[in-house]
Amino acid sequence: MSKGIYVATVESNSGKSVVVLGLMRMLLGKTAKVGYFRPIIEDVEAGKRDNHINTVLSYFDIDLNYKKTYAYTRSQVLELYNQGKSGEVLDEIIKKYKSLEERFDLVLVEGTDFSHENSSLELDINMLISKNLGIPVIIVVNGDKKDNKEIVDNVQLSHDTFKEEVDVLSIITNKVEIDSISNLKKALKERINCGTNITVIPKIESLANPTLKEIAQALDAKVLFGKDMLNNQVQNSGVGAMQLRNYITKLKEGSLVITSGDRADIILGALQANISKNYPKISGIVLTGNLLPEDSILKLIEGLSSVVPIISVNDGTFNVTNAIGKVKSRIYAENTDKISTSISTFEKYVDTEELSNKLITFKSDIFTPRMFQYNLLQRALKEKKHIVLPEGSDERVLRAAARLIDAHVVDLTLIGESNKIKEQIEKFDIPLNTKNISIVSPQKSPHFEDYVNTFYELRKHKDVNLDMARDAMADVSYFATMMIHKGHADGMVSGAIHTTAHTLRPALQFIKTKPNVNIVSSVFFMCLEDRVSVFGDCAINPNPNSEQLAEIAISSAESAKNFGIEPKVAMLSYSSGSSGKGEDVERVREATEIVKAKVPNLKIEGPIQYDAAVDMRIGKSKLPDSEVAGQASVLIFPDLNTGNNTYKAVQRETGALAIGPMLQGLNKPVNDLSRGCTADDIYSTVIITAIQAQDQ
Ligand SMILES: CC(C)(COP(=O)(O)OP(=O)(O)OC[C@H]1O[C@@H](n2cnc3c(N)ncnc32)[C@H](O)[C@@H]1OP(=O)(O)O)[C@@H](O)C(=O)NCCC(=O)NCCS
Ligand SMILES: CC(=O)OP(=O)(O)O
Repeated sequence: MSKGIYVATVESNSGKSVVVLGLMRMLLGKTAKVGYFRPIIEDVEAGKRDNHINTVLSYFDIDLNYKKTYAYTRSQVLELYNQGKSGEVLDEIIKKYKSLEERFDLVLVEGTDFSHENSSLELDINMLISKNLGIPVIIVVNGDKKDNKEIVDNVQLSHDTFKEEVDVLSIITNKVEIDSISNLKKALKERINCGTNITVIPKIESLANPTLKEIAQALDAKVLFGKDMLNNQVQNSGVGAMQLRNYITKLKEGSLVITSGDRADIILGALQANISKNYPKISGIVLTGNLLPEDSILKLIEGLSSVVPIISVNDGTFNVTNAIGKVKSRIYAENTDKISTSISTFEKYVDTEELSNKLITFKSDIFTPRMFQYNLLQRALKEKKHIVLPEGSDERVLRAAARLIDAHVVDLTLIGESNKIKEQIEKFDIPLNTKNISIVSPQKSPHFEDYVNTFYELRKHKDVNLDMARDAMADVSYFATMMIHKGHADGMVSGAIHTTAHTLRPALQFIKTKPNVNIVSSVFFMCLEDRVSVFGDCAINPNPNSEQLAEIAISSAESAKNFGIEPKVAMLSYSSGSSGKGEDVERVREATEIVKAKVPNLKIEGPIQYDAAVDMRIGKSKLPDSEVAGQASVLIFPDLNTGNNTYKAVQRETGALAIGPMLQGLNKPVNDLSRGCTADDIYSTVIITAIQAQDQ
């Protein structure tokens, strides 16, 4: 079941609030703990609150602090986007949403209002957010003032656009003229064959009408009478310029009378008509031109037992009439009539049973790199681990260290000379306070002699003598690895300067493999644009035989699972099925059979080519019966030449973040980096290492 649901629209005034209010009622009927979140709100004046949030929180009495219900205002987002910080926007939105997800059984998320220009950016942002929250979307399409063809086109376009990126639970076409509903339903059925449930809600006049309060606010009016009746709905308006005897015949139910402030005849006549059983009830009176009735008239009105709201504005009648025509109807917390009409409308037209069933059975396959990184950080934060970084004076290592310390995610020891490290921090202006980290120089460490002796004891059967052990422990990789062995740190990350062989050899020599593991291998978590793929082995075993390849596949599938990725393993080769022949293909085929025999439940396909593994269309054409082809999440390369260069090609050509190589099979976590790594790669690899250390 999904923990959240996203209500999105593609244009302004779609009547999204009706859907939000109706959905909120529906969800509260299923579970008591429903949260509400708006990733981006409109800009609000200081001291004021977003109207949508206010309405939902107060009407449904949701126990939620206002500040927790949104992440950014519209201008904050635009500013951050202009500074190239769109990733940070997304991270903060995910963080805020996830904290609600933890507190509530379900979270209703309301997208932006599309009340400004640049709607294509807004559409992209809404899709990006819903995708990264991993929740299904309900799209609200505005049917107001559109003919059926236009509505069907809009539904089709909205569906196709969203479906590319996210799971669309339902499309609700709102504000449709009641007379055209049955034809519209027919046209939708004929044109749109998407399997997505499409609902049509008619235009409800009482929801479309603005209240006196909205009109008074839009005109910056002064309320003279009837302050407590400002929720009156304005169903139509007319200018009282003619003689009273003619004007009152024009009044209709809910009319707003617009007249000059000195037309006492119209004002009093309209008030009388309102209480006469022979005339309709009016909604209010607007006095224009900054003219107020004389005191005697005001006194007369004050003494009446029943009035309607009377508001006064500065502008002339013509401008005011135009401005009133443009006022949009909104739903306020105090306007409980509109709220209950919204809810009853939703319940009448939407099949809530079907919708909640869809929500209950919903399962998303989407796992974006941002979600992956968010989950990693949250896991690492659960228990702080101590990580050692042997390349302490490298600029990238120091930048990553600054971020890690700032996030309070790990404790760090940097290996190196204290002066040199401080010099580098100053030179590159890195926001890292050395008081918050440990700095250890191997030969000055009080543990140095103990480490030398321990290494000697561990490796003397390999002809290592004490001098050799002393030389080894002077090396940062050996020293840091010994810290792990001794339990003086929980994990190590290195390789930004040193080669893989240099980084790993100490671990292979004395951290050793776990019981039942024959070879240490590695995976990269490749953060592609819309998914995270696991690539193995791209770092350690140059020419694995079929047994070793099978072990790499099994370990990589376990690593994927441990980090929240459902393993669907592709054993890569230049052949898909029996399309190609050769010794190397046979080795991959054999490895696949070994895995199938050892882990029968694992989804695995091999031999298979990369295109058939990741592209659904090609996968279906090359291996139509495969449950992995087209959707592989774990890609096992046949040898290191292929694996190492493929990960580098993907990383360099797509800009993907490559986290790793993360080693699998060692007794304690030691992880490598590429010498071409960035500070971001180091940051994420340290977090992965901390999680591995927690799992020890
Ligand atoms: C991993 C690698 C460094 C180990 O090779 P090596 O240094 O020649 O290793 P050795 O043969 O000296 O073995 C050292 C120890 O490691 C162990 N070892 C080597 N490879 C291992 C593996 N994949 N898994 C488990 N243990 C391994 C050996 O059994 C040996 O143990 P011992 O000394 O207690 O008997 C080597 O395979 C290598 O260079 N791989 C390619 C790395 C690379 O360049 N990658 C590309 C960039 S990421
Ligand atoms: C992992 C890897 O390929 O490392 P490097 O680029 O340092 O050789």
